[in-house]
Amino acid sequence: MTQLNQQTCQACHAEAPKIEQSALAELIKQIPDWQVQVYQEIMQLERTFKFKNFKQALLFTNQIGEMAETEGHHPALLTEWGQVTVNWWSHSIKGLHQNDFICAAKTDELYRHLK
Ligand SMILES: C[C@H](O)[C@H](O)[C@H]1CNC2=NC(N)=NC(=O)C2=N1
Repeated sequence: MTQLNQQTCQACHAEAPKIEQSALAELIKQIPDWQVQVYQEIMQLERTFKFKNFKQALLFTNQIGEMAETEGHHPALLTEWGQVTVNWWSHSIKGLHQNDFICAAKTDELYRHLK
């Protein structure tokens, strides 16, 4: 399988398939620092990234924003002093799509480079 961070997001529509439970277990192995959370019955990928101050957290937030615009797939971002919490899910299918795993892997990649 091609590594997630080498893939690009595909246009997602309401009829696009959600990730199967079996596939989820395999995909999560590639992004072990992410947790699957359910908010209002919608499965999401969530990770909190740590920084030494607000400025670094904001820089990272903006880098994720650039990547999201390139991919055409957008996260929820909570920027605080010393940390950024990122949530990925697909609004159109109200759940997890391959795109979310790709973007989570790309978020990890951005963090590795910033550190
Ligand atoms: C038209 C546009 O591509 C769509 O509205 C995209 C934008 N970004 C998106 N981001 C996320 N996370 N889920 C979506 O369903 C979604 N849809």
